[in-house]
Amino acid sequence: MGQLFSSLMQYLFPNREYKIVMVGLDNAGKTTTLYRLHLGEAVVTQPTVGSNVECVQYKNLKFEVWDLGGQANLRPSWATYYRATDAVIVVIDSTDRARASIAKAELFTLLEHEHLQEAAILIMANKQDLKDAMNVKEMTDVLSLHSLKRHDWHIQATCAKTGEGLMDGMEWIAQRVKGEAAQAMRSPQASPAKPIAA
Ligand SMILES: Nc1nc2c(ncn2[C@@H]2O[C@H](COP(=O)(O)OP(=O)(O)OP(=O)(O)O)[C@@H](O)[C@H]2O)c(=O)[nH]1
Ligand SMILES: [Mg+2]
Repeated sequence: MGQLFSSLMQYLFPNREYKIVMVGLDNAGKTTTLYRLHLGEAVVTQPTVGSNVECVQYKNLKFEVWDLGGQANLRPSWATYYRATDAVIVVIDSTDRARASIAKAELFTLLEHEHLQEAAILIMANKQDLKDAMNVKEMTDVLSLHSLKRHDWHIQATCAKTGEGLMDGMEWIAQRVKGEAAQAMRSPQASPAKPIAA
């Protein structure tokens, strides 16, 4: 049934590209995640100044993925990328206990943004390969994720270096955007009643 539906969506909207914006503090692993998704391999990264954007194909869905620089002076510019965003990926270094409260504050700030009210929020608890990494339960508590009521959110353990967990994260986003498209098809605005002929 899922496959049938996604084939139908692909038939009806063959060129629909979904927009993902990836944010998080500097050194969290966003660029590593982007190129692991785009190229399927780990790349050597430099701190991002500005942004990177790449196309990512997941199953039969196309995503335009924006990776935004996470240094403190760049964070105020994240909001300029938010318009028409279908999903946000918040990448967090799970070993960075010292800055968990800053990561949380940035997350709660973006959740308030008017252009992200319908966006699905995927939190990537990255660097799970490191032995002092907080697990998903600890990260959920530290970030107070259970207090998020207005957004559809999910937390995924990942290791961008090896790619572990990334496909599970993309699967969650794919399910969300497909659900949104189905909703749009059912809503009256998506299929206005035909005017009655005079
Ligand atoms: N051990 C480990 N290291 C990782 C992982 N993901 C990224 N890194 C490393 O973390 C460092 C920062 O990664 P980037 O992808 O450049 O981080 P970023 O979030 O893009 O940082 P900014 O561009 O400054 O915002 C690099 O040395 C990566 O190799 C991971 O899952 N495990
Ligand atoms: Mg980067």
